[in-house]
Amino acid sequence: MQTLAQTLKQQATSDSLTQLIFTLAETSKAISKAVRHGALAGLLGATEQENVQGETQKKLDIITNDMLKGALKGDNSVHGLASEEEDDVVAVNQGGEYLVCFDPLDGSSNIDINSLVGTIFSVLPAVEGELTEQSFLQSGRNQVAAGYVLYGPSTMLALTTGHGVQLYTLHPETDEFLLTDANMSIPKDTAEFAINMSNQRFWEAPMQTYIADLLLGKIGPREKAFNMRWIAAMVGDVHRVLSRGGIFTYPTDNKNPLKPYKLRLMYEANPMALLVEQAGGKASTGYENILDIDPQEIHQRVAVILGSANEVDTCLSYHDIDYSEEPSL
Ligand SMILES: O=P(O)(O)OC[C@H]1O[C@](O)(COP(=O)(O)O)[C@@H](O)[C@@H]1O
Ligand SMILES: [Mg+2]
Ligand SMILES: [Mg+2]
Repeated sequence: MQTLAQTLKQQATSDSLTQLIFTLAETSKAISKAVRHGALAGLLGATEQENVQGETQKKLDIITNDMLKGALKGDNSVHGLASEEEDDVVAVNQGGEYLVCFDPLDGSSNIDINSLVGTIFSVLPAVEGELTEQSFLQSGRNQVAAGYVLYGPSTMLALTTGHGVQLYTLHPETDEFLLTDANMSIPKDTAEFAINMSNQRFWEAPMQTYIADLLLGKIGPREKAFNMRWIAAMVGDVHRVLSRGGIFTYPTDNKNPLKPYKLRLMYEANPMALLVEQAGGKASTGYENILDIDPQEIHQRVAVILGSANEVDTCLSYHDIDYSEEPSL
């Protein structure tokens, strides 16, 4: 089986990007070990701290953030970094070619129940001049690499550098990432959806109607039975979509009018959107392709609908309908 180094070489990845990917991959091995120690190392549970987004930080959120920040600071290919767990962007090396945005631990609420968590990352080109938040505010189309590491029954790295999506599995004995899927491909059609149904009453009309039609199964307008899955870690839900298809959405809701979206653009939606597009799927907010969004701030949140191309198109068609008039039954 091919190693990560062999695959990157075959794709003619530049030395500096290869170095950065190795920094991320090596750190994820250390995170994988830390996560596995769990309660044995007293790593579970919450801290007294909140991040800039008002979320209580878990101990592992902070530990994994510090691990990635420390490793990236030691990599001279990195110009700056931005993280879910950092209030502001962090300057790294003056001459670095890349900016890295990351969610050090996605699915934090799963930590204490020993369920799926992961790390998500996005790599952008550095821009001239002093590093500011503005340097990072580039559309997702600019990403030169994106990926995630899933800390599940096995540790897996899904990566794109613009040559499709490659999936690597960490060998537990040799501690090496080996290529186990050279070209992940999302089937165009699906009968599986992922959404947090408990928010149903807070969704907008297009999502209400779309999901209601899925739930009607064979007797509804879709004339097809759909199954539902929700891992509560985007990294796990997107991995399932990349592995066997499906549609995943965290749509707009009015539960808290000040926070209509949940997922973060720069280190959740954008990297996952690039992976999904590279695997033949689609990613949208309902009204705009995620990769075309012009970011306004580093911790910006967006609505996300992604997965099997035909199913995403069907979902988007519900967003073209005018719901202001009562539907005729
Ligand atoms: O708690 P909910 O509504 O099920 O939300 C789950 C979503 O929140 C997230 O856990 C947010 O990520 P973090 O754990 O990094 O804050 C997503 O991974 C996941 O899709
Ligand atoms: Mg997350
Ligand atoms: Mg997180």
